Amino acid sequence: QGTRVGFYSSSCPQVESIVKSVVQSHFKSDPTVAPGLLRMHFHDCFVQGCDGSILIDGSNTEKTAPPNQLLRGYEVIDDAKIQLEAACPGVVSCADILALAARDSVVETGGATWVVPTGRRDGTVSQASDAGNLPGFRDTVDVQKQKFSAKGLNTQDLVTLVGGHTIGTTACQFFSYRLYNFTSTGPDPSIEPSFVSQLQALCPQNGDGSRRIGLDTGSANRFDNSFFANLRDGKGILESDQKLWTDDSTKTFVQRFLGIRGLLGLTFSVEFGKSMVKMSNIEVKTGTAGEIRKVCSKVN
Ligand code: HEM
Ligand SMILES: [Ca+2]
Ligand SMILES: [Ca+2]
Repeated sequence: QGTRVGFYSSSCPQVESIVKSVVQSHFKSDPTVAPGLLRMHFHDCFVQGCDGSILIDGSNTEKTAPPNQLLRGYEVIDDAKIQLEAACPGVVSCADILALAARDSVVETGGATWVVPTGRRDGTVSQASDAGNLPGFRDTVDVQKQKFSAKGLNTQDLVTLVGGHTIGTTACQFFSYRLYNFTSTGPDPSIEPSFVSQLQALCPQNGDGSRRIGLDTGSANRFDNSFFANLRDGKGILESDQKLWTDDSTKTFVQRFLGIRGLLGLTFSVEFGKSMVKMSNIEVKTGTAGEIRKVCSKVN
């Protein structure tokens, strides 16, 4: 794979503490950076591998593509990079900063920690047209599985990583179609009926599509198991999330996270770290490939 734990132990021993303190200070003034950074790392890894390609500014770069337009937390990465350039100039890649910041964001919101192997190098290519292989919120489970397996991630990784939706929010525009005229007789039948009216109040028909609501109702700020209980209860917000409960191949993992009797239990917080390490190693550039950017928003 090429990355390893402790890659910077002699070249920049302070790297982890610097990234952590930068994430913490931004999180204090703006807690939305935590889900923002977790999602950003996912969107980085799925396009050109975990190489910081998502961070590049410019017309027609990845960040301009529709699935990436609402990403947030870029300022945290820039800030960490400035501090790291002062401490260990030219050493730490932006791709590694993002991988570490994603882990630190989970910890800030109450998740369990994991060890992040480092040594990623930064890519030099960032094109909006490459963002097409990111999963979409209307994707079937089969398509979700295909997109993950194309990146070496299995069905358990899919369910586990989508569990990242235990924190953060979504704009009404990505799910309000489920609440009105989804079928000829009304809302998406997979939504718990009493929950439909709650959601309709939050996202009125023809209302402001940019309004945001939690992806994990009742627990959008906590990295916990609640997201899976919401799927069981017909309270998934995104169509793609709720489908994980409709399809047998993914439902069994949701049930295992919930500790359903008769099934071998899985601990979400532990599995999340394991699947993140796999995701964080997608198509990494190491050794002499790519570069170490001086500024994360542009190639050298
Ligand atoms: C089938 C796969 C997935 C789909 C279709 C999907 C789709 C979405 C959508 C539509 C949003 C709302 C964006 C917005 O309104 O700003 C969102 C948010 C989010 N996603 Fe995913 N996602 C998927 C997988 C993942 C994975 C694997 C992770 C991380 C490991 C993740 C982490 C997040 C987070 C943390 C947010 C909240 C962002 C914020 O509050 O700014 N998602 N996702
Ligand atoms: Ca990338
Ligand atoms: Ca939660």
